Amino acid sequence: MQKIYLAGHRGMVGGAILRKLQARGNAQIITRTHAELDLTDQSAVRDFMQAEKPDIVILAAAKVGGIHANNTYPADFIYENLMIASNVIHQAYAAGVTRLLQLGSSCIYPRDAAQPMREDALLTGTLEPTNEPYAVAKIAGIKLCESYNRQHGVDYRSVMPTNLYGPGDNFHPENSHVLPALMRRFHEAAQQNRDEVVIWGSGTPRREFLHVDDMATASLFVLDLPKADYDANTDPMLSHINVGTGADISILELAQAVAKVTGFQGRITTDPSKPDGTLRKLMDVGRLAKMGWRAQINLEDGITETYQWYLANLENLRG
Ligand SMILES: NC(=O)C1=CN([C@@H]2O[C@H](COP(=O)(O)OP(=O)(O)OC[C@H]3O[C@@H](n4cnc5c(N)ncnc54)[C@H](OP(=O)(O)O)[C@@H]3O)[C@@H](O)[C@H]2O)C=CC1
Ligand SMILES: C[C@H]1O[C@H](OP(=O)(O)OP(=O)(O)OC[C@H]2O[C@@H](n3cnc4c(=O)[nH]c(N)nc43)[C@H](O)[C@@H]2O)[C@@H](O)[C@@H](O)C1=O
Repeated sequence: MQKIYLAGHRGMVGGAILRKLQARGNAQIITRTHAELDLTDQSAVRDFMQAEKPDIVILAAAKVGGIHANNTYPADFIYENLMIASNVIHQAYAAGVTRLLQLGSSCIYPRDAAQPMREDALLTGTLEPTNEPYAVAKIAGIKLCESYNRQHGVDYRSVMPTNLYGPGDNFHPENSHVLPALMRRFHEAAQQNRDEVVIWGSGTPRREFLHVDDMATASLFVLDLPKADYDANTDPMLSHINVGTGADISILELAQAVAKVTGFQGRITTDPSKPDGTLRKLMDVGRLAKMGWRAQINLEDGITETYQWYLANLENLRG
């Protein structure tokens, strides 16, 4: 039985991957909480990898947050994510791990990249300033994997998710991503019979939203691909794969969809003093589609299901 170390198993994506791995039941899954193993601690990660010697590593742990958190804590976002990627990828290699999958983000692409963004848009232009530190760390993660593949002949793969949402998300009012933030705000406004909800920025930026269960399925699909198939569809110096739905909506349209699901019937207004961030971030998902994977969960169903989860977990939400 293969031994898989899943880093970040208590996060939104790691939790979804864990559920899928457990349902498959064909691997021994190793996990550690943040308190048990701080992945920014080089010697702790080395000792852990040497003691466990997993066959496969899935790196879904990271310092994660929305536009406000990225803009407010840039040092945390670049430092912690660089350290996590360097420690996990290097110590996995040192412990003899031959296959690894790590998660990046669509923010690796230049702010003005042609839409939809293809994998080869990487490093062709200036990054979006609100998340540049995080993006630099995520780009470093891709380049670490490619460099270890080229120099050491290992098989380390990278998937680049678009904006994700779903059960287990962080619903913090300021530090979360837009979808959980609005779900909480509209829910509370509906409960309190308020007549107005304010959304940040102009409402015109467009985003692509992928349900976390689709992301977990895509992650395992890419991890399981035979090496020849992965190599045939990628390039040694451009090895990452976009994961998304291929469709986007404006933030105002998202707000209207969330308002409907939560039962909020008042006005939606915008707060232009808050940043819009990238104006559009739509993934070209052709590379993964060619390999045989497509998203299954449509946004309306995904928001409805996530809201049911939110209501059922109100007492124990993160954030
Ligand atoms: N959510 C999204 O919209 C997107 C996410 N991604 C990427 O997907 C991956 C997973 O994100 P997501 O599940 O949303 O994030 P979460 O914040 O839900 O989960 C991240 C997990 O990593 C753990 N973690 C953070 N720092 C450390 C550390 N130093 N040592 C050990 N564990 C740590 C966290 O533990 P704790 O909470 O205890 O700190 C948490 O369990 C990340 O790589 C992220 O960049 C990419 C694009 C979009
Ligand atoms: C996944 C991705 O996530 C981040 O980038 P982002 O896509 O800009 O993230 P976001 O979800 O926070 O915002 C999307 C849009 O929505 C608007 N918006 C409206 N009202 C709220 C609101 O209440 N909260 C938030 N957070 N945004 C709001 C907001 O102004 C922006 O225009 C980075 O961490 C980046 O590094 C990354 O990887």
